[in-house]
Amino acid sequence: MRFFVSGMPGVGKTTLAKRVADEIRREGYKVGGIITQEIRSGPKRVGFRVIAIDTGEIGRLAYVGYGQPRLGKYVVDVEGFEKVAIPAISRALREADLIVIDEIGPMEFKSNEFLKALGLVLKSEKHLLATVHRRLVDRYRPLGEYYWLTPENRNEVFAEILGKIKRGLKNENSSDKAKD
Ligand SMILES: Nc1ncnc2c1ncn2[C@@H]1O[C@H](COP(=O)(O)OP(=O)(O)OP(=O)(O)O)[C@@H](O)[C@H]1O
Repeated sequence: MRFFVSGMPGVGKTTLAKRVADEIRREGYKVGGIITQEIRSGPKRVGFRVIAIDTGEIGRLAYVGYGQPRLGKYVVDVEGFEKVAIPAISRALREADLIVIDEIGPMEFKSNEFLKALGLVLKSEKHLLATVHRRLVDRYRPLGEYYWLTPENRNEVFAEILGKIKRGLKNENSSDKAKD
């Protein structure tokens, strides 16, 4: 099962990804991958950090400043991002029942290692929940179930995705047991 969730900035993509990860973990399954959060200084957004879902390790993805590669006012810290994100995705590929990737976006695309890791995830049979930047939607929408998140539908979409993942994992477990 693969789910791709997109929507306007601030609509709740990260919140949905985190809530699904928490609920699936609470059911006793292993969840891995990455969550992206903004870094704030008071009311100002001054960058982004990446967090490994399994270990909680934090890396810097972007900051306001001078340097390359850049996207608008942000400099992408490719090394800081890769140090946390690539091992987190590799571990998830080995160990997790569900891989969460928040997000597939233009900043992450500055990392070739991320693109490679994402390619491996998409080649694998692992269940995936990914949030996708709205400009990259066309590329990922055909690869799974796609949702465009709005303030009106976000709780419903959360419940629907969570329900589908739970059922999928339970069915797998029971068919594994039947094989034993
Ligand atoms: N289902 C929800 N109910 C109430 N508030 C929500 C919900 N989802 C998100 N929010 C609030 O909206 C704000 C933005 O959420 P979030 O960071 O998840 O959005 P995002 O789409 O990931 O943003 P970005 O475009 O920066 O990645 C947060 O303050 C969050 O608490």
